[in-house]
Amino acid sequence: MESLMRDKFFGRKAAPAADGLRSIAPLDREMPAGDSGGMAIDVRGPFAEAIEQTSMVALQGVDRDGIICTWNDASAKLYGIARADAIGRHFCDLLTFRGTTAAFDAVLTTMWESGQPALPCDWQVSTVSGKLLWVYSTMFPVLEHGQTRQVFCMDIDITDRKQAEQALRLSAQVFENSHEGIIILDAQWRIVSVNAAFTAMTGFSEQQLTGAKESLLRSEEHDAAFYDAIHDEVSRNGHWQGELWGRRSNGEAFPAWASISAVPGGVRDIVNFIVIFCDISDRKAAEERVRHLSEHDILTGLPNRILLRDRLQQAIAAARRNRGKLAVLFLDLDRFKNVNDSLGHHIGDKLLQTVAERLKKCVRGNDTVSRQGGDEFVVMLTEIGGVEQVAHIAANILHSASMAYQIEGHALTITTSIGISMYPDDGQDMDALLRNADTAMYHAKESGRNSYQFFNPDMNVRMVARLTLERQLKTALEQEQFFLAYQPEIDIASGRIIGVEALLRWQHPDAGMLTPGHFLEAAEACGLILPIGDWVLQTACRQARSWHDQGTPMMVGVNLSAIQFRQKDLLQKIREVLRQTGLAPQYLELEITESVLVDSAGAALETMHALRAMGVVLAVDDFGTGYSSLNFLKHCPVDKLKIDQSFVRHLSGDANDAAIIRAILIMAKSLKLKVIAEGVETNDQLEFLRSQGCDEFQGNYCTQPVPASELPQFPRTN
Ligand SMILES: Nc1nc2c(ncn2[C@@H]2O[C@H](COP(=O)(O)O[C@H]3[C@@H](O)[C@H](n4cnc5c(=O)[nH]c(N)nc54)O[C@@H]3COP(=O)(O)O)[C@@H](O)[C@H]2O)c(=O)[nH]1
Repeated sequence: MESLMRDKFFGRKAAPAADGLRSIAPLDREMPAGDSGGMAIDVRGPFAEAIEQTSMVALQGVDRDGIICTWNDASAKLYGIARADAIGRHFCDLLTFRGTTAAFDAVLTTMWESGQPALPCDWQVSTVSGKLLWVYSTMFPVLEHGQTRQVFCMDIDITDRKQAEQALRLSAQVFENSHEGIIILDAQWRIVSVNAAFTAMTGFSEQQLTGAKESLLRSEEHDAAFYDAIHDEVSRNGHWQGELWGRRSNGEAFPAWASISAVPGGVRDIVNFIVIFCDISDRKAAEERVRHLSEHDILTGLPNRILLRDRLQQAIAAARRNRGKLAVLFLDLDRFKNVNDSLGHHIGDKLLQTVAERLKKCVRGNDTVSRQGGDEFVVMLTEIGGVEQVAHIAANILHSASMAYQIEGHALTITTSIGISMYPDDGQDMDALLRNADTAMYHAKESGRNSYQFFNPDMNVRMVARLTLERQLKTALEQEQFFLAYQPEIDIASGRIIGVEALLRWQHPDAGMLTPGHFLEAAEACGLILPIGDWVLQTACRQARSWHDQGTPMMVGVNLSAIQFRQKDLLQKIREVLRQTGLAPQYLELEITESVLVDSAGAALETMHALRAMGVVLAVDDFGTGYSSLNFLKHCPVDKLKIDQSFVRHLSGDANDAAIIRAILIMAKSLKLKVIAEGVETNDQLEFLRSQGCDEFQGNYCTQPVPASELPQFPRTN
C-alpha cells in the first residue's frame, strides 16, 4: 500500500537529487500571480536555515519522489525521529495517515500539479515508531523556475486539543443520551441546561426549566430545611447524594435518587452544580409490593404475624408511655377442619376470607386484625378503656362470626373461641401477651367453644400441667409405657365370652397405672391420639389373632375417638392392620360414640358403609348420652348399641333409667341391632337386663379390664 502510494504520488523513479539525497536542494520560490498562500524560500540561505532550525513549528520538505529533504528540530521532537534518521528517507516510510491516506495523496497531487499551496488541514498521523498524533498542517510547494521543486509541510501538534474535543463530544453524547436525568445549574442554583431524560422524567419542557430556580423541582414532601441542608453539604464537601422526592410538571411527587456535585472554577469558587436524577418510582413500587407481601397474609390480605408483632411492639411502647391499656384477642375458629375436610380447601379458604372481612368490621380503624395462619386470627385493640369495652368487642366478634355464611351454594355456620390478654395486667411484653391470650383461648375451647375467656394466672398453671402431660405422652409412646387391658363382653343367655373390649392403659413411671380419663383428652388435643390409636389397633388385632391361633377365637372391640374416625386414611390403615396381623375382619369391632356420628354426618356414613363392606363390625358406644335420632340410626350401618353405663349404674334407684333401657332395647330390636349393656356391677342389674331381653353385658360384675394373660377362663363362643 505504502509503496503504491509512493509510486503514485512521488513518481515511479526516485532519481537522486543533483547534489545528493542528503543535502538540502537549492530552491527558489516563485509566486504565481494572484497567489495568496504561496511562499518563496531560499532554503539554502542562512535566513531560511535559521527559520528552519529554530522554528517551533515542525517543518518538513520532500522532493518529487517523496524523499525527505528538510526535517527541522521541531519535526524531530514532534515525531520522535532524529533529523539524521529522516533526511533521505521516503516520507511514507516514516509517517502514515490514519484513514485519510487517499485525501492526503490527493492534496499532494494537486500541489505538485498546480504549484498551489493546500488549505491548512488537521491530519492524524502515525509514526514509524507507533506514535499517534494529530497535527495542524500547512502544505505549500516551493518552486524553482516555475516548477514545483519540493513540497513543504509545517505541522503544529494539536493532539491535546483533539483529545479535549473528543472528550467534549463524548460528554455531550453522555449528557444527551443518558437515561438518567441531568441538570446543570449555575452557582446560584439556577438551571442552565437539562437533558432529554430529565424533561421526559418530569414532564417539564427545556424552555420551562432553563433559567428557572432549582426550587421549581422541589416537592412538598420535604421542608425548606431539607434542601438547605443539601445545599450546605454540597457547598462544604462538593457532593451530596441520596433519596429525595422530586416534582413533575403536573405537581406529582416522585421518589428519586439524586447525586449533586459542585463544579469548581477558580480557587474556592463554584461555577456550576451538576445534578444526576434517577426516577426510582418503579423500584420503590416493587419494594413496596415485596414489603406488603412479606407483611400480609396472601389469602385474606390481613396483616400477618410479622406485621402484627411490629404493631404490637409499637402499641405496647405507646401504652407504656401513656400509661394506657391494650388488649390482645386470640381467635380460633371452632372445628374449621371439618369444613376443609368435608367441603374442600377451596370453600375453607373462602370462609376464612369472609371471616376476615367480618372481623375487620368489628373493630376500629386503628385496631389491627391479623391472620396468624390456619384458622387463627389475632386482634389487637389499642387505647382501651377497660375490660368491659373489650368484652363488648369480643361478644360482637362472636356474634358476627357465628352468623350464617353462604359460600358457593353452601350454607355454613362456624363459631369462634377467643382468648383475651390485657396490657399491662396480663403481660408486659408482646410474647407474654400473645402466649396468655393463646392460653385463654385454649380454655375458651375447653369450656364449650363459641365463647371468650379473659386470661387469669391459674390458666397458666393448668397449661403447664397440660404441656408436661403431652411431653410425657410422647415419651410413653416412644418407651412403650402403654399396654392394653381387656374386658369381656358376655352373652347373657349362654354366659359365654363372645368378645373383649380393648382398653388403653398407661404404666406411668411415677404415677403408676393410669386409665384414659387421665390422658385421653390431652392426647387428642395434641394429636398424639393418632399414633397411640394406631398402636392400640395393631396390638388388639395381633392379640385377637393370637387367641384365634390358640383355638379360642374372640371378637376384639377397639375404641375410635372422633379424631381417629375422621382420618383420611382410616380405611387404608384398618385394611393394612388386618392384612399384617392376619385377623379376619369379622373379629374386629370398632366402637364409635354417637357424637362422632352426628358431628361428621355425611362423611361418617360413607366411612361406616366402607367399613361394613370390609366386614368389620360397628358398635355405637355410650348409647343414650348423645343425640342420635331414630331416623339417623335407621340409615347408620351399625351392628350393635352399647348402652351407656350411666343408665345401668342407677337401675335400682331410678325408674327413668330402667325405662330408658327398656326403650333402647325395644328400638334396637325393631332395627334388628344387638344390644350390650356396659358397667354391669351387680347380679340385680344383670337380671334386669336379662328380663328385658338384652343380648350382652360387660362390667366389673364379670371382671374389671385386665391384661390378656389374666382374662378369666369363661367358656367362649366360637
Ligand atoms: N380412643 C380410645 N379411647 C379409649 C381407648 N381405651 C379406652 N378408651 C376410652 O376411654 C374411656 C375410659 O375408659 P376406661 O377408663 O378404660 O373405662 C372403661 C372401663 O374400665 C369402664 N368400666 C367397665 N366396666 C365397668 C364397671 O362395671 N364399672 C365402672 N365404674 N366402670 C366400668 O368403662 C369404660 C369402658 O368404656 P366404653 O369405651 O364406653 O365401653 C372410655 O370412654 C373408653 O372408650 C382407646 O384405646 N382408644
